Amino acid sequence: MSFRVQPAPPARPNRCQLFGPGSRPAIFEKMAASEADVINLDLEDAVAPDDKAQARKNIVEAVGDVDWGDKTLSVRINGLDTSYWYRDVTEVLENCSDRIDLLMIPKVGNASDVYAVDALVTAVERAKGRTKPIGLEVIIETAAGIAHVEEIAASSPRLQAMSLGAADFAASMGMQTTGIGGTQENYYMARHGQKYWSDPWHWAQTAIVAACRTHGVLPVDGPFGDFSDDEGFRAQALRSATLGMVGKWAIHPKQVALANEVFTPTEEAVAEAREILAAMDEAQRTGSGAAVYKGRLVDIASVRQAEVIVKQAELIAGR
Ligand SMILES: CC(C)(COP(=O)(O)OP(=O)(O)OC[C@H]1O[C@@H](n2cnc3c(N)ncnc32)[C@H](O)[C@@H]1OP(=O)(O)O)[C@@H](O)C(=O)NCCC(=O)NCCSC(=O)C[C@H](O)C(=O)O
Ligand SMILES: [Mg+2]
Repeated sequence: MSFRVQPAPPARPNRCQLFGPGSRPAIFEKMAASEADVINLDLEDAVAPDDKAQARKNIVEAVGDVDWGDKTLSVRINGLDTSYWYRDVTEVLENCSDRIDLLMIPKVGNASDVYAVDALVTAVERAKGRTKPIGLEVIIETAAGIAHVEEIAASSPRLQAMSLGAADFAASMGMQTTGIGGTQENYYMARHGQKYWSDPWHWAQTAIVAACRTHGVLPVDGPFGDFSDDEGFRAQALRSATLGMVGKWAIHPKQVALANEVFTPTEEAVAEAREILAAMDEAQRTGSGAAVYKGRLVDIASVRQAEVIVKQAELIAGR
């Protein structure tokens, strides 16, 4: 193991990030009343070009006026390849209250993209005397983004979370699909006349998880477009949770409960994790480095695994 200790990610729940367009203020109160841990008010792709200016105003007003409770409040700016992004940063941060927590940068391609936004945020904070530091989150949704995922994860002390954006990712990679996440009809292995579907998002997710875990950033699964397919959402979210992601986006309110359920460890899982910790406590007390729990080996690595689950449960309970 490296002598560098793996840094802990921000200690806040991030099971579900609920998105809504900044141009649709009628839903802001509903978003605030939801059970999502994170709210993402969008200035990017869910907002038409002619509505961008008004959406910024709506967001500035709502950040201060709506009661967001204890949620993490994030605003997605436009990409650095547009003419909108700098005004998204300056107009929002010069005018909105301290209730805002994060800015989300889409289509990040390398560490310099984050550096540019960090520099502008820092300048506005100083100019306006903002004392609460703004955090950043990024979306990996281009070929360049996934190719440079580790330098992006290491890019700024402001960086708190990194999501996979399946729609733009698929487009940038030239993938033959219009589906946003989930099972893809043509991605299967064939054997003895049977089809066995595989997961085309898996490799990008694992790259994101490894980069995030190396640098103390929260890895998050992005959107699942077919909001009438609860089973598909759940399966995708379960795979993401199993791989180490901490949460998933909701692009419709009905997906919030699904994400919260999957990314909250079950009572049985927490009870089992605590039993493993107790079994290993007892083993170590008697001078042994391993024990048998329900017929299987547990050792010091099992303690680290069990602690992941217990910590997740405690974080959510303390919310
Ligand atoms: C997808 C939607 C456009 C659907 O909206 P609507 O037609 O109003 O849905 P419903 O009639 O089923 O709504 C039922 C009730 O829920 C409220 N509602 C709708 N959406 C939200 C929301 N996001 N948060 C809270 N509440 C919401 C409705 O007002 C109804 O309320 P009531 O009448 O009182 O019962 C819409 O859901 C929507 O705009 N979703 C977000 C879209 C978005 O932000 N997209 C951007 C993120 S995904 C992306 O960008 C891709 C990514 O970058 C990538 O590349 O992968
Ligand atoms: Mg996108």
